[in-house]
Formats: sequence, C-alpha cells, structure tokens
Amino acid sequence: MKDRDCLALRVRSGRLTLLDQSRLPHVQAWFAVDDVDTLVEAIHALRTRGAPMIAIAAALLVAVRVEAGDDRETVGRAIARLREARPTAVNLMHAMDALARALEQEDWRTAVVHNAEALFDNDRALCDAMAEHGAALIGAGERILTHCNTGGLATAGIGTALGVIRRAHERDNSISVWVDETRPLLQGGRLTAWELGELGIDYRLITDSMAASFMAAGEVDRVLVGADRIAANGDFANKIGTYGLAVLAHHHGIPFGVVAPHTTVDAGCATGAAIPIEQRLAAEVRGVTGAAGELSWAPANATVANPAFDVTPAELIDHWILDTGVFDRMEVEAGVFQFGGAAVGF
Ligand SMILES: CSC[C@H]1O[C@H](OP(=O)(O)O)[C@H](O)[C@@H]1O
Repeated sequence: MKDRDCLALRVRSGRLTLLDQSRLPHVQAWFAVDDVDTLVEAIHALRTRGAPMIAIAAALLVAVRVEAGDDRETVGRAIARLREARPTAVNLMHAMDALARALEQEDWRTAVVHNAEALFDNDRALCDAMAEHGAALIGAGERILTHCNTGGLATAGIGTALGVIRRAHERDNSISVWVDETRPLLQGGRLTAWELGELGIDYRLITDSMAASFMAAGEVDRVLVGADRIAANGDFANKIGTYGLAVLAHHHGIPFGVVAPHTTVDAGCATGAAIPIEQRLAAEVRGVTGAAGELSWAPANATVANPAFDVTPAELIDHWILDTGVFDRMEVEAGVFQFGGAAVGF
C-alpha cells in the first residue's frame, strides 16, 4: 500500500497512525493503530472522528492487516467488528460492506487493499466537488454559522461544510464564520476554531445557546452543517444541536444547508426516524476530561441524557450540498435520494 497523508491520518511504510483529536487544539499527538481493538477504542473515544474519517481509518486498518498477512477469516471478523464501532454515521457501514464484498473475490487481498486506497483517494475528490458546489451559493461578506467539526480533521480532504467555507473564503475573504462550540465534546470550540485559525479564516467562537440571539439580530446569513446519515426522504442525522439550529434558521428565514458526500446518503433508510442515534457516556455532560485531568461541575450522581446526534426533518432544509450537486426540497421530495437517484449514484 502506497504512503498516504492527510490532516488527521497517515499511512507510512504500511503503518497507520492517527492524529489524536481528543487532545486538540493544545496537543498535536499521533498514535499508531496496528489492530482492531486500538481503532475501536479510538473511535469510541473520538480520538478519531467524523463520518468520512472513521470509515477511511477503518478501511485502511483492514488493508494494513491484509498486508500483514491476516487470513480471510480474521479479516472478515475485523470488518464485521469495525462496522459496529459507531451506529449513526453510515459511511462506516458503506465502507465495511464494500470491503466485505471485496473479500469474496478470488484475489481478495488485492481487492480489499485497492478498495481501501480508493476510499481515501476518492474522499479528497468528493470534498473538492462539495466545496465547488457549495461555494457557488455563498455571497460576498456572508456570515456563516456552522456546528461541530466538518473540516480536514473529519475527512481525507478539505472537509464537507468547512470545505465549502474554505473554498468560498479562497474566492472572497470577506466571509466570516460563527463557530458553535458544540457541547458536550466541543468539536467546534476545539477543532473547527483550530482549523479556521490555521486557514486564516475570520471566525467568532460562540456557545451553542448564543446562536438564536445572533440570528434574531440579523447577524447570521447562512447555516452550513455536515451530516452523519441522510435518509431517502432527505431527513438527516448530525451532531446534537443541529435540529435546533434548523428550527431557528427556518423561523428567521435564514438559508440552511447540509453538506455531505453521496456516500452519506442511506437510500435504505426511509426517513430520519430509522437512523440509530448513538447514546454516549454521562461523564461527558457532567464535566470534561482534558490534559489537566477531569473537571466535573455536576453532582457525581447527576442523571444524564447524552444523545450524540439528532435528526433534522427535510422540511427545514433549503439545500442538500453533495459532491453530485446541490439539491432543493422539490428534488428531494421527488426522490433524488432514493436508490438510483441522481444524487446517490448507486
Ligand atoms: C464531516 S463529519 C460529519 C459529522 O461527524 C461529526 O460527529 P463526531 O464528531 O461525533 O464524529 C459531526 O456530527 C459532523 O457533522
């Protein structure tokens, strides 16, 4: 397998290493991933994260194990185990299903490795295509609100929603970004703020509860978010807090766009109600764990609800910005995300 590099993942001399996103922005530490247990733990702990990135990391680890000599049965077990590592983002399932099909081929070793390499290489092109389609919608000086992290850390390329913002900024550096900190794990405050700072894109970090007031004050021109799974009717799951932004944007007449590769569309999922929502640890809401250890502000026995994602219904969405084009509500209602639809491509 050839060496490959992106912002949060490296394959060098057949070894996979990942940037530990749980320690950003203050510590940039890489860790080796030589086995399935290590990657499953890293995915659970969001040391690697983002719908496209977890699929790519899983696929490349399988390819590493194939080249290390694992037999077909061992590789099959690895694929099945990785497929279940997180339930909401469908990219992981699509990638593992593709590797499982490759495993059935006579020259399965070559087929699995080539599939994994293609996933990485294609993702970069998907990001560029989303960026081109999305940037065409953005006007001069727009102030764009985004949620969670959807940039180079979450993909093998320039990102999804953040990739659109980056491309728009390259064409007009008067745009600016409202960055939701994104409780409880602060992907916005830690990761998006870091990425935008590195790119020199003007942003202001806000708490999630501030978005409504800035919209009411007329200071938000557009909302752009990523997605973990898009259902056939256009509903989508994304980081918790996205649904509330969509309701607010609809109330204030602000265009709301979801940005994702077509591999995030799950044509087999009829509506958002069928999307499994990952429930996470209570400790993430009671406090925070950082470089200095644990800081808890809630009672140790506080009962907690911690869904990691929510579902936004199609009627609140103005644009679905995919690598295959920008789709509006009429096209989505006409079934563009159904099997074989223009957007889905399979
Ligand atoms: C382009 S990544 C899409 C999606 O993944 C993030 O979730 P997590 O940080 O838990 O992996 C977030 O929902 C992003 O919008």
